[in-house]
Amino acid sequence: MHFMQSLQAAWQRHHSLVCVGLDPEPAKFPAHLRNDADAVFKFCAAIVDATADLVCAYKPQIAHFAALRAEGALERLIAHIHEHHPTVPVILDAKRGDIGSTAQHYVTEAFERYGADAVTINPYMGRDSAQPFLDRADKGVILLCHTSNPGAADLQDLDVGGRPLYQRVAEMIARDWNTHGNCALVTGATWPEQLAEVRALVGDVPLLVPGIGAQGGDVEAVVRNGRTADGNGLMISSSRAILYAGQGEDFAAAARIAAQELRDSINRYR
Ligand SMILES: O=C(O)c1cc(=O)[nH]c(=O)n1[C@@H]1O[C@H](COP(=O)(O)O)[C@@H](O)[C@H]1O
Repeated sequence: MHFMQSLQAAWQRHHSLVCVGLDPEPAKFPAHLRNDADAVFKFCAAIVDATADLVCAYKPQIAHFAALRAEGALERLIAHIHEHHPTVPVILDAKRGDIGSTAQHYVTEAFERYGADAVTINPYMGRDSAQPFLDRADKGVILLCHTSNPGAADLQDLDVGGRPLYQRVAEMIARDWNTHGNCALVTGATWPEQLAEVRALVGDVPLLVPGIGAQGGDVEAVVRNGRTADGNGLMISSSRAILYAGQGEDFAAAARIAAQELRDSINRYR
């Protein structure tokens, strides 16, 4: 199934706009996993198995695996999600972007090697750098627009011809790059006004919204400013606040409670 269809089906089936970010940090794992050679896979798979009916997507962050030489665990984790929870799409958070010939290798990495359904990319090198991803009509291409970090304003808010750059980016992607209907945009939860501006510019294009939980974004503001007319349109992503909600052997059950609380609080404002 194409990413956009699979995302829409997961929104409906699970009545959820929650995306769980899979960002393994072994120092935060429960004690019983710390000396386990396969801890990264076991930790993430347990979180997935405990939350799969509560989410619209999973988003493993590639650097968290690569830094640990755990790319193999990432491959197995994505295969595990596809096999056991086939209704939940997987977004590989890689924030790729390079000249077209190199970008083609990043496409192969994300979709062939890892089997992801969607990938995050950085559009600020321009259209040719995004084109190999855009050409994959079956896959989601999730482009940075207004990121969640404090420094987002340094460049993304710069005035370009009377409007901030991120608005031009949003408009250009929604109007010109999204010919296959496979684009989504990243807009951080920590910038709710900018989120509203982006929503006003892009129609029903889905928005990936990180910055809830550990980064302090406000759920109500995100939902009110970012939802589409049908109450969907958002992948509201949280990693640390869900993954590390518990420190004991029951960490997966604690993650489930945190994911359920986030889903319910989002649904109050839809
Ligand atoms: O593309 C992303 O996922 C992303 C974009 C952005 O603007 N801000 C942002 O925090 N992220 C990612 O989202 C996750 C946020 O993690 P938590 O703050 O623990 O929920 C990290 O993996 C970040 O790399």
